[in-house]
Amino acid sequence: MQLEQDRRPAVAAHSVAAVRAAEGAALAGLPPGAPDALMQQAATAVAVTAARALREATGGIAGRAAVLLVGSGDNGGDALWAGVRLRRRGVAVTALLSADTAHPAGLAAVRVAGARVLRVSSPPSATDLAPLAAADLVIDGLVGLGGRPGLREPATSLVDRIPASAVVVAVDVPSGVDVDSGALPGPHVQADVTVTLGAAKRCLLLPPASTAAGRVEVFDLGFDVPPAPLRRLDAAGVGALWPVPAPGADKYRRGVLGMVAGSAGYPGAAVLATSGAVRAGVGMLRYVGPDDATRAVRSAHPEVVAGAGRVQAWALGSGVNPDADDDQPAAIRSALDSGLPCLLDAGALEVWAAGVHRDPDDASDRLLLTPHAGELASLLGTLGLPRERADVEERPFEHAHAAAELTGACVLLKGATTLVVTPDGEARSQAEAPAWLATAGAGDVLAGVAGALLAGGVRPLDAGAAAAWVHGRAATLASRAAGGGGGPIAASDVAAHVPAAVAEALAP
Ligand SMILES: NC(=O)C1=CN([C@@H]2O[C@H](COP(=O)(O)OP(=O)(O)OC[C@H]3O[C@@H](n4cnc5c(N)ncnc54)[C@H](OP(=O)(O)O)[C@@H]3O)[C@@H](O)[C@H]2O)[C@@H](O)CC1
Ligand SMILES: [K+]
Repeated sequence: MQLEQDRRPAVAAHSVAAVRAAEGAALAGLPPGAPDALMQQAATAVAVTAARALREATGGIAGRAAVLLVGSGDNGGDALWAGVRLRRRGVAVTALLSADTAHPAGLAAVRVAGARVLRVSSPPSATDLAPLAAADLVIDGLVGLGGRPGLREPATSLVDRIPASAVVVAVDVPSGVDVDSGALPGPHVQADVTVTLGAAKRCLLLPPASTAAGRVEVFDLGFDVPPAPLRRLDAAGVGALWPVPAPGADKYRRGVLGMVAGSAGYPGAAVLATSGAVRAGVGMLRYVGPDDATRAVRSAHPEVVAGAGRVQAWALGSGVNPDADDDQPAAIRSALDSGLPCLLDAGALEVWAAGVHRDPDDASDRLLLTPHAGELASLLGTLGLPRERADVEERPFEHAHAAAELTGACVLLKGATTLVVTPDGEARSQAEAPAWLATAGAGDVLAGVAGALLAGGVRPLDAGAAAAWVHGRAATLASRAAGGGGGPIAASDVAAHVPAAVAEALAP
């Protein structure tokens, strides 16, 4: 069951070790009994969210059937105490215990509250599984911070039998995910909502595990976690980064972008990439490409100046074929030699990786690479780390980070969730885009938007993340403009909605 996805909150995502340390420090300063108070707060948050989700999905709360999936640790304790609160609201609660032990106080309380409790055998019997078939709501308290990736029996069978019609609320994280890496090594819960406690965990921002979390609600437990290197920008965060022209600014001071894009085979990529840059508000755009592509660009955007000249940054490679008999690879090499900030997309990644132009010390703070998963796999192969596209898709953060470390550059890995990663592990995860954005030419528009930001003096990490946000938001606006709940979009529609997305980010 899918709940309506609204715009997710801005979050920083933390490692298990960081959350445990912060929790330990907070507990050390509290009087005896306070740990239980934290669990009570956590359970209240889970129960409130679950009741809301239940009402949204079924139109009511009392009389509905909830199943608690309960593991042996405190994650199961949270679920049991949430069950106590749901009983008070008239929900029929069944607790399925997946281990020999369960949080003792929570178990006693849920029994007193009138819940049915079943200890599930391994593998589960038909009787053990029967309550799941009738569940309107499932609360996943199998494992949280203490979970090893993947699940074992009987948890695996329980998760397998969650009905598609039930609304699923995960406590802290969807059970089965690798909490720190964001990998999905085996069976796992697919949640509609995840109520994460104290602070968000890395798996909630890192794909593919983030796709198992559904909507993420961060519940503050009042302890301080140090700033995390992994974050998701929201509208206000993008607005704070976006270069806004000062009164009296001229086009040169706002930033001139040079672009080497397109080829005889792909003139459209040049049009789309220039559209992205122009719509993102670049001061001026100089375009370098073959005659046909230049004509197409100038007819679409008369404001674009043809030919190289003085610029503040370069966007290179969209629609460039390194094997074509044209001057584009030479133009890319010359731009790289300038020492200016450069975005490297598509064909430019190949030109750069194959060339003598790679110097990790020179790359940091200057280069933004924008591969998709297949291109990242090829790039890693060129760098001596042979990988398949599927490897990158299984562990995208790890591979983007490996490429950043090997090259010294900032790597933006395009996907349904776009990751932007620096060599030192600072990272942004942006997931604003509707699935309709998976369309030809969308990456060219993104390159133009990010290039415009580099020309405006924004550092590669921020430029990549802000561009991904604006690109995803523009796609949403374009899709909504199609009518109803959102319709198909073309890449040119996305470019057309970039100014509205930027305006949203800049709105006070
Ligand atoms: N942070 C905070 O301030 C607060 C945290 N709170 C809550 O506490 C949670 C952490 O609780 P926790 O430390 O007890 O660990 P938890 O996640 O329940 O799992 C441990 C148990 O799972 C088992 N197990 C492990 N892997 C498994 C697998 N693959 N498949 C199957 N079983 C597996 C393992 O058993 P074992 O394998 O050792 O026999 C072990 O007994 C946290 O996520 C949050 O919900 C809140 O109450 C509020 C305050
Ligand atoms: K869980």
